[in-house]
Amino acid sequence: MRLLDHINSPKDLRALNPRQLPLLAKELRDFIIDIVAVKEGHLGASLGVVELTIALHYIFDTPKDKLIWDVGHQAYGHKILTGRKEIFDTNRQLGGISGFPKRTESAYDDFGTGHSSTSISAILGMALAAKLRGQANRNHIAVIGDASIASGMAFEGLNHAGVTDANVLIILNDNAIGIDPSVGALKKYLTNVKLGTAKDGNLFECLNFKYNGPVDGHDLTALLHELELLKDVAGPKLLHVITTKGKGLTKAEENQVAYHAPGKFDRITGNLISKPDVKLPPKYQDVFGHTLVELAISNEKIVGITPAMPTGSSLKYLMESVPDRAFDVGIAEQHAVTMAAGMAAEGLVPFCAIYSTFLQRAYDQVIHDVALQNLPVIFCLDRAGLVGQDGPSHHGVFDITYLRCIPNLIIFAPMNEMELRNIMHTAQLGLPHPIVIRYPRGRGTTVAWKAPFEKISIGIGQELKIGTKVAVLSIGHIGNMVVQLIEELDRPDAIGHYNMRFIKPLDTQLLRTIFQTYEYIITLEDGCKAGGFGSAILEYANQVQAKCKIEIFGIEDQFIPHGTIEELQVLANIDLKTLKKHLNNLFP
Ligand SMILES: Cc1ncc(C[n+]2csc(CCOP(=O)(O)OP(=O)(O)O)c2C)c(N)n1
Ligand SMILES: CC(=O)[C@@H](O)[C@H](O)COP(=O)(O)O
Ligand SMILES: [Mg+2]
Repeated sequence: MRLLDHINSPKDLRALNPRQLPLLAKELRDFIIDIVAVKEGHLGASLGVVELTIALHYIFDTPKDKLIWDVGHQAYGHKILTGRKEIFDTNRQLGGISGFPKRTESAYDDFGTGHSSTSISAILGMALAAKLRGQANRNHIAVIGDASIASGMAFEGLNHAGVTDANVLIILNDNAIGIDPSVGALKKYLTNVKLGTAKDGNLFECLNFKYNGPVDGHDLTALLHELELLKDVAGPKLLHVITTKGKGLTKAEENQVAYHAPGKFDRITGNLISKPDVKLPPKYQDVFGHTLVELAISNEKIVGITPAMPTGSSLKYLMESVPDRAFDVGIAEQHAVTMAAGMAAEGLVPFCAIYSTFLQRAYDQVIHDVALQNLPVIFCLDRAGLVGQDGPSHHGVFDITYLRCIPNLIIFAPMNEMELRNIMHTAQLGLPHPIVIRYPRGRGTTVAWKAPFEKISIGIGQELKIGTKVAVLSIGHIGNMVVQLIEELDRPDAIGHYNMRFIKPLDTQLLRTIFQTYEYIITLEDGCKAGGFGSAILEYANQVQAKCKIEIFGIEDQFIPHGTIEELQVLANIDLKTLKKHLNNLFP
């Protein structure tokens, strides 16, 4: 029997002899590899903190002591050691455990994460709360990566913590990589600290933290020693731990970007399991990435910006082809947006590629720095809509609502790859306003997508099919579901279909014609209903006193969990079957 089989909670772990911990680390690593190899998920980050996870739960009295995992994608070992070993194979699946720490899932998950760089503020909040309650004997630990600590929000937390006497321990897990290699001056500084070539004092000590390290994060004896020392030190402390992302699986150590979240792989060799060799349509992110290179070659004013997601957004293609006009700014969405605004003010044509969910962090910058000054930044919002297994922290379902209310913004959602290419082409020719182009995670519809560019008329929708009774108004890629379902309907002749393309400005002329032609209108979007695309249609219908009945299909006022995109569409009632049934019922 494995040691791991005896561990149902950190109490069992603390009963082990320290000499047994390296064997436990090996077993835990093998367990993570075995399950992620078939069930998929975030691999590299969790493999890198196996020893750190064991050491933290061994030394500290969790869950009485508080422990927060920044981002949370590295918390698989933590989940397994805190009572979720038997259900770890349900990780990220519908109805299963979350891929991130979640307060409702376990008493050991002290704070829900998913978006980065929140851990220092949250742990400081807990430590200050403990102080106010007079609870002096509790420890508060945040584990944060080298890419996440470079974010503005983490620095805000450090800046505050340094002038408190709050009992916080920040563990800087430095593996010199985020999803892609870490960037920036802080990365250079941390490298110098590791090499012993940093000059004049220690940055964290200057911020009033007691600094320990760097320590080898795979050396359990060293980790236990450092944590034991720091456990009884009052006030703000930072332990600098050096780890290797993907530790223990050679392929994952060698190719850390691909093994961040590798999909299925062979658990022994680490080889990725390749998909059957069928020609698939491209991913939207790749259409964006390759098209940007094409456009940038002929338009020297084009620049590309990503906050730490060059691979995920495919801005990496511009970084490879035109490196001096491509900027990875690190996990710094606010900075990315305002820097794009500065570039636009200077006459450049900035394409700012951000996941929909992460743009939430730069909301004021979109309003104050871009829209208020009407600067023609081109936002490419990837992962708009439901994203699948990453779940509620990552679904891009709010952007239509939070952007639609901002004056000056144009908002466009392509139904396919060609529309994405063409709107990028149109935007770089010069628009009088900033534009947001939102597209989903996953693939488009057409294998041969590299058609010559065509200009798109701003604010003009598209009639795809005329019907007699019901008009379905869709926005973006989800419109392809309508095309498919019309073919399967009992009365296809009754249904008209309109790809509205623009959420803002709306094609009001087309809408007036639709309101006059149809008695029933259904709107479909992969975002929240409140204030979304359907809401915009309804507002306009009220304005012109349209007589037709309007029904909105979108996401209700709830957080959608994790699961496959198809499963989640069913949960949200925006799937093909539900719509088909609804439309068929209109003509019994
Ligand atoms: C606000 C925000 N922006 C971007 C991301 C996407 N993201 C997830 S993990 C990650 C890299 C984190 O790197 P690091 O903090 O060094 O942790 P490691 O993966 O090395 O453990 C990024 C950019 C995110 N989760 N949150
Ligand atoms: C943890 C995190 O935030 C990222 O790793 C995220 O899971 C990336 O999502 P994609 O797989 O859609 O790029
Ligand atoms: Mg890192």
